[in-house]
Amino acid sequence: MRRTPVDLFDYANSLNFGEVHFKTDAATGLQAIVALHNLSQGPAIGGCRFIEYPSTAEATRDALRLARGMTYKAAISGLPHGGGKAVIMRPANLPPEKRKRLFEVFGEFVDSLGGRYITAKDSGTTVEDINTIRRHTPHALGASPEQGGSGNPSPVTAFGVRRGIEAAARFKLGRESLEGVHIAIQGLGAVGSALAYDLHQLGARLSVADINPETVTRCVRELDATALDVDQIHAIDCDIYAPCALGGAINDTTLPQLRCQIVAGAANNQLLEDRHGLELHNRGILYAPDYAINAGGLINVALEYVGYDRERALAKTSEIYETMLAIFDRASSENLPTDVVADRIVEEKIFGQALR
Ligand SMILES: NC(=O)c1ccc[n+]([C@@H]2O[C@H](COP(=O)([O-])OP(=O)(O)OC[C@H]3O[C@@H](n4cnc5c(N)ncnc54)[C@H](O)[C@@H]3O)[C@@H](O)[C@H]2O)c1
Repeated sequence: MRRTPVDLFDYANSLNFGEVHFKTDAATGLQAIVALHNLSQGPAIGGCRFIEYPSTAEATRDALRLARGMTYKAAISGLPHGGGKAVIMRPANLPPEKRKRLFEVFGEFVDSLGGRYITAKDSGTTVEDINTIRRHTPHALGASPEQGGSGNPSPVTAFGVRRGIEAAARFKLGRESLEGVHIAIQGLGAVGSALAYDLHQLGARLSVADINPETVTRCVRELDATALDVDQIHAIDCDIYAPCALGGAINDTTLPQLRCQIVAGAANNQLLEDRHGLELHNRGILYAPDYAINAGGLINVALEYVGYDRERALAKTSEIYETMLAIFDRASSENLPTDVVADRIVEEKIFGQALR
């Protein structure tokens, strides 16, 4: 595992930053960090995270790491945007009436950056918060449809994951359709359940697992899916394993137990460490790089910036199929892990050279 620099500037430099903006407002308790990783492709888009942090340093590190990820996701998707992220350190016991004022001040902060950063929803923020921010800056996306926003991105993310799965099935299994292909879905939340319904329509055979038994029961009943234990789903003998729950699904414990030919799902940060991509490659398991296959939500929100149109959002998201095939083809011809190839495609575009 690469050592993470302790000093924040050293850490930022190790990620090839960029700029970082801080805002503090004692009256509302707002303590916000906006990290802008790279603006060479256009203004940075990235969600606003609103959770409690043990320290400002931890919050800043999170913003830096997440902003870099957004640069890669936007670039691999061919969007005219850079990567950024906002982190607001959530005050303990914030009363609801103060929350609104806090997001108003945050909206003013975003506006002061003059459109270099475009904010959106992330962990801890709600559509209502985005509506509040939008009253203070035009540089906020993902408001409710009544406010002219694109609304819930999860169905579009699920559609993109389906397109990535179709590309992987074609490349690895030589299948032009998913009819009869056995797919194991881990996590039936907003994305995983939409994906399950979509894949069922396409004739796939499903095995599913979730810590919430209700969603599992519904999939078993409505999609004829097979229910599995949450600690067994990754080890089932199947064609495609689709992690759609938490990060780190591919790790030292799960890797030797995998009996799939493809790993392709919605979850962010599926590889616990970079080296796990190489291990998948060495085992002959095709990996669909997470930030490329799950970019539908970002594509959806990015199109809102130029005037939202659902059909255009779906058409652009559908291109994940071609993006994925390009990654697989190059990985195969250069005998490299697919996650390394995805990073190289982005880095060659942004920095003029591969960084790893
Ligand atoms: N929502 C989006 O548009 C979007 C976009 C890009 C990436 N993602 C990523 O996709 C993943 C799923 O997102 P979501 O919006 O569906 O989240 P969600 O919270 O709606 O769903 C997650 C599901 O996983 C289940 N789960 C949690 N731990 C589990 C375990 N150990 N085993 C099996 N199931 C477990 C939860 O019960 C829940 O049903 C996350 O990693 C998220 O970061 C989501």
